[in-house]
Amino acid sequence: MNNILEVSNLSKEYKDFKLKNINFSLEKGYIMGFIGPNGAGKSTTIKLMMNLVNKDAGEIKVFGLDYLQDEKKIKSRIGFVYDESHYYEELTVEKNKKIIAPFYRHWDENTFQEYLNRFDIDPKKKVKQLSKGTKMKFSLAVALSHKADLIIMDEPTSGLDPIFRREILDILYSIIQDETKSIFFSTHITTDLDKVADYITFIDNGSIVFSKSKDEILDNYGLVKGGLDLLNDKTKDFFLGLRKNAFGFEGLAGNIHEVRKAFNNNIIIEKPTLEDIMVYTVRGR
Ligand SMILES: Nc1ncnc2c1ncn2[C@@H]1O[C@H](COP(=O)(O)OP(=O)(O)OP(=O)(O)O)[C@@H](O)[C@H]1O
Repeated sequence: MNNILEVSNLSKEYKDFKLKNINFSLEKGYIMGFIGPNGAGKSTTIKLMMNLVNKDAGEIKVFGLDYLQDEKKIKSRIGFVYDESHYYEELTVEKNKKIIAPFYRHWDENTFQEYLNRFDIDPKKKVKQLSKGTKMKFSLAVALSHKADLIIMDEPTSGLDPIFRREILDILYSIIQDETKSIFFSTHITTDLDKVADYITFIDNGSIVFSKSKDEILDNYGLVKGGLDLLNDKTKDFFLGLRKNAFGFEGLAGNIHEVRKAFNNNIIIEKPTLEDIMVYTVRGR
């Protein structure tokens, strides 16, 4: 078994929100993107995965270990990067590092210095002087310098300009090339995932819509266009979301092979983007 992360039947209830029966797993050497609209439950799931909040039910296994017995072991092998800077803003990068490094048993100073160089981070600058993108790179440099096998990130690209975003995505892609590390990250920017993700987990309203390989999703989902006369109670069931106008309909289908058979050649099927899939599914609900 090569699963680095296994989440099974995970549930958590807040006063006005319920995370319901979450299931997904991630293999070693891959990138999983975690998408969903605002308030879908992404950060809550990530906090549960980091054992920062208590679950109500279910199981989370990281590296095959359970937080109950092995919290320290697990956390020493995770590089956690989240949106807000959690460093001492008034101190330099170097001073921050001196404070942080002793917390990690496997801190590798050479690797850290290499990443500072590679990411073009000046160790003498105060954290507050770094741009948002450079702060993100500093977080990544820290995460990558204690031999973490799993990098978990909550919206690492939010608020970054396209150049920085692309740079961060290129870095993520290069990290998994030796097939020993895995990356799990949440994002609103679905085009980020078109570029780097191997697997996509889509959460909506506290439930998983799907957790699949990107190729499988793009092979099975389709944006279907056709005339209104083709729509009836039976054919409507093919669609997860449907939009009609004066000329016809456009709908998202999760099994285009069946749709193709049912409509013969009277429709046009286009490849949807992940954004299409997310928008149609959420609106369909
Ligand atoms: N500590 C808490 N107490 C009560 N409700 C909470 C708590 N934390 C989160 N919630 C609620 O849980 C829901 C899911 O929030 P969460 O932050 O997980 O969503 P998200 O998918 O990360 O959203 P976004 O994309 O906007 O960051 C929200 O309705 C939020 O108000």
